[in-house]
Amino acid sequence: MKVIVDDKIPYIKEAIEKIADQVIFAPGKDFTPALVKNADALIIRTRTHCNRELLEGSKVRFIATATIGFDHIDTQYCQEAGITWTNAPGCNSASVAQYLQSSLLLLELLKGKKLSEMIIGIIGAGNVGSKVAQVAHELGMQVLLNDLPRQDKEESSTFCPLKTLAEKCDILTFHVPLYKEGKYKTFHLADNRFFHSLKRCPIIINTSRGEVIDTQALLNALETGTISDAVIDVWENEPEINTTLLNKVFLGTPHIAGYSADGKANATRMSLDALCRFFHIKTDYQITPPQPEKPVITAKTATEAYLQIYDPQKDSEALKEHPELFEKLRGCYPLRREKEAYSIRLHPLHQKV
Ligand SMILES: NC(=O)c1ccc[n+]([C@@H]2O[C@H](COP(=O)([O-])OP(=O)(O)OC[C@H]3O[C@@H](n4cnc5c(N)ncnc54)[C@H](O)[C@@H]3O)[C@@H](O)[C@H]2O)c1
Ligand SMILES: O=C(O)[C@H](O)[C@H](O)COP(=O)(O)O
Repeated sequence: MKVIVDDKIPYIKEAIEKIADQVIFAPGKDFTPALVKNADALIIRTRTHCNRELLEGSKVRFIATATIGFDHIDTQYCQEAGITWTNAPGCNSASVAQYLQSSLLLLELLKGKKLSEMIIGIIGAGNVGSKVAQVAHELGMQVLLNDLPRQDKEESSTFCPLKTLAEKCDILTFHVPLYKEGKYKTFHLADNRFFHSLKRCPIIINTSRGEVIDTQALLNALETGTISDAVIDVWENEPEINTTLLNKVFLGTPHIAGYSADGKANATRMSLDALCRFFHIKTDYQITPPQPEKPVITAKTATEAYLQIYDPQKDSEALKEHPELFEKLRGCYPLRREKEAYSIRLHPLHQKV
């Protein structure tokens, strides 16, 4: 079996070389029809667009994307061509929740927001949205959820219309997939009309896909004071992002909310498991992220401890200083672990949390 693998997928080399007869590693954006022509399977990230142009006439029968998002796969073409694809649901949801938690704590610490008096609206209550709701509850916030597909399926009263969130919330955070069309279309879900429907001058957070928010509408809303601030991890037209927007947001990061080493290891493991299932291969492999350099965190408060574990300001400062290095900042991302990898001691009592 011949497999082409995105060379930015970590912790995969040893395992995939055990599983496949031939493995070629290449940058995700450099997958060409010639490169994939004789491959049986691809293991990709968001930077490889899997469509007719890339795949027609190839031997490819299986694609695993080591991500939850799959808007870079033309699923209709794959179905027509008999190509099976998988994504990695939930792989990085705890990582995005960590990004949200640290960003919310920074809003409290640096912008004087009283989180426990705020209402947060979560648009998209899937793997990430559900974990963000848990984080927000733990911070004492009131949570409103919007999830049209789940509302249709579950007929539950848990969900509110987007209009209600727009009217009632102090923070709105997007966790939907990018759907370019259809009943649940999310492309430019936040457009001028959406921003005009806001009532409480909220803070906007987007870690879903850049195209879920109309950049010009977001800029207008920031400039006219319709919203009070923004935390933006995903951008239209990455990596050529709108730098005027970047300079106006509280935190602007290079699509790294899901980049904890834990999340990446999960994605790698899930992609390999799916590949082995598809080709009926039985092999043992262990995919584990490296230990943190300093696994014991000593801090005065839990907030301080969590920000020692992950502070998104560093990612934001690096991007604001060098927006042209968007892809490089992602490609050379430092080791980031989730809180389970640490032992947290709060002094002076040295209590464990
Ligand atoms: N920035 C990052 O690093 C990063 C990391 C992980 C995920 N993401 C993005 O965030 C998205 C969500 O991730 P997830 O793991 O929670 O995915 P998920 O599939 O588990 O959840 C998505 C939820 O959105 C809901 N939804 C779909 N269309 C909707 C609509 N029109 N209105 C309201 N809700 C809608 C779905 O019903 C589902 O519950 C991914 O698709 C991906 O694009 C980004
Ligand atoms: O969809 C996802 O899982 C995330 O957006 C993920 O972090 C994307 O990572 P990439 O493939 O762009 O490295």
